[in-house]
Amino acid sequence: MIAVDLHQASLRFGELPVLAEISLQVRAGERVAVIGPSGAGKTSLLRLLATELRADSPGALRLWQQDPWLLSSRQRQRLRSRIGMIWQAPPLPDSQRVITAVLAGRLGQWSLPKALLSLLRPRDPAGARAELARLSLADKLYQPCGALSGGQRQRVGIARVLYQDPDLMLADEPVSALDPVLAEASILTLQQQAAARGSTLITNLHAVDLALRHFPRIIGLRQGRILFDCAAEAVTSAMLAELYGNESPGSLAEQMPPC
Ligand SMILES: Nc1ncnc2c1ncn2[C@@H]1O[C@H](COP(=O)(O)OP(=O)(O)OP(=O)(O)O)[C@@H](O)[C@H]1O
Repeated sequence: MIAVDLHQASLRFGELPVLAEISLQVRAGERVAVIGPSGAGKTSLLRLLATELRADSPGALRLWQQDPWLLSSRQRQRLRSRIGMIWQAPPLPDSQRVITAVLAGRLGQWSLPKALLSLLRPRDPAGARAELARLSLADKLYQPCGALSGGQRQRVGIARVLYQDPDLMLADEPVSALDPVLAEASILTLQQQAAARGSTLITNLHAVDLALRHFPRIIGLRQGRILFDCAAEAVTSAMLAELYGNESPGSLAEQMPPC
């Protein structure tokens, strides 16, 4: 089944074109890394898939064969509860305890009374601890988020989405604040958990080596256009040089061999 289907999606911020006629399909359970230079549009692409931003052209996005923008707001909310977003800098209030931050991953799936009760008295400490343990953070369960380092906050953000257990995980630079060893271990955990749960995973990464080692499919994005979309083994150093180089995307696309 196709989980994500983007058809000629373009996006502008005011006059600024950010994404230009992006088309891609991602099967349910597939794991994909998006790489590309700063400002290429990687975050904007994820925000589009998360239905946080809306493409310029109607009908450009289908999630699980549904156009989110043709659903009622209630139905769209239900659809969004199937999506988990891992931010580069997770929005965790300093005074919130780590356990509450992780359990918040399921707020969208719980009834209002259940969610409010959980804020007062966390209802599943064992579940939160188990996800934190995968990221070597079990000992931080009752700490306030304000006492965490940037890298620990990133891992709490990952644990929160693992606790949510969504069908689609979208991760924007999820390990940018981690040292190389922790970054490798955390990406491995994320990738393995997505595979074990059958979740679709789309991750933006600046660390190309991590992307190539851990993701079967790589999308190269430059100036809002897909330059290549192929298996990790098919990515060559010449393709990477072009992706991060100074040539215009038009001339690159003409030279790029089909993947
Ligand atoms: N909310 C916004 N309003 C206006 N312009 C924006 C907004 N968000 C992003 N942009 C612009 O859109 C372009 C793409 O930004 P985006 O954050 O998607 O790129 P990126 O590939 O994720 O970059 P990075 O790797 O540096 O995070 C940039 O030129 C950026 O300045």
